[in-house]
Amino acid sequence: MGKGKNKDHEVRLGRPGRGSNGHNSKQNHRHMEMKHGGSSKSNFPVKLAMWDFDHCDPKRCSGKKLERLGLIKSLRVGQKFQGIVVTPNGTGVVCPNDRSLVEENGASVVECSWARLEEVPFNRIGGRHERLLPYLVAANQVNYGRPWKLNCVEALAACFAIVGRMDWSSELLSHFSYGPSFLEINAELLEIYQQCSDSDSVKAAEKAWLEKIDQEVKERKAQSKTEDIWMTGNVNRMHHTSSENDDEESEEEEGQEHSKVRDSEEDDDYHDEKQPSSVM
Ligand SMILES: C[S@@+](CC[C@H](N)C(=O)[O-])C[C@H]1O[C@@H](n2cnc3c(N)ncnc32)[C@H](O)[C@@H]1O
Repeated sequence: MGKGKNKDHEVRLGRPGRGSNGHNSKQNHRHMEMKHGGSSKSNFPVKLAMWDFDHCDPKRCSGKKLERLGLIKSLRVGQKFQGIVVTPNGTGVVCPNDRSLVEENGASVVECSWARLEEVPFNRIGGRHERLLPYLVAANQVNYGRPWKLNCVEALAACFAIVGRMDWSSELLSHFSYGPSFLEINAELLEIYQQCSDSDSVKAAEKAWLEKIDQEVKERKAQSKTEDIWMTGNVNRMHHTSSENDDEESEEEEGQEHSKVRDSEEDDDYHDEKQPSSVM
């Protein structure tokens, strides 16, 4: 996964006194007060935070929606977070052993565009507990079906699920139409990760899962080749059959015989064209 450590952008984004959304800290403070009715109290049982780089369309942005709901707090560039930081800049992966850290200090994410990670000043955000997420598949409309590229709410929910807080995971996702699908499509895998202990064991489980799905893809390809043969017949065998029949045909049928050969040649072309695409 790409890590953004572009110095030019660090200078531009990391101006002292500016928030990650480009406002100065006073503006940020007022902004937060307005959004949360003057109170900094969150509506979620544990601390949730994000550095918001305003890369995304606010209507589609899950981080912004969490903020509007009063569930997550915005952090400034230069501010660090004490709990788990779910970030593309992580080294280890989230694991069940992170549970107490999450329960005591919460979780945070980096609200930015996947296409603009280079612009994020990762060395001025984050914290001591930066983590990647293991293989999971996105359910949101933007990256539906893509592994690893979760949006902010999915990333936080995945973190809670892996550490065994399914209650917090479901609660967070309940505000999003695709939320239940995220848990459904990843249910088996999340259960596997929940059985692990440390980061290495989650990595090992992830590796085993990837090998398993790789194997399944190979088997499906082999099976579809076999099915093609059942559907279209064995092309080599067809040649053979046609010449066997030729032998049996009477001389009077010679004229027709030529047209049959042409037909069978045309059939071959048809099979040659069809086979590679049906193997896909
Ligand atoms: C790149 S942003 C995209 C946010 C999106 N615009 C939205 O509406 O939520 C998603 C964030 O979720 C976290 N995240 C998602 N998938 C991750 C993964 N596989 N490993 C680590 N962090 C991940 C990171 O904090 C990442 O910056």
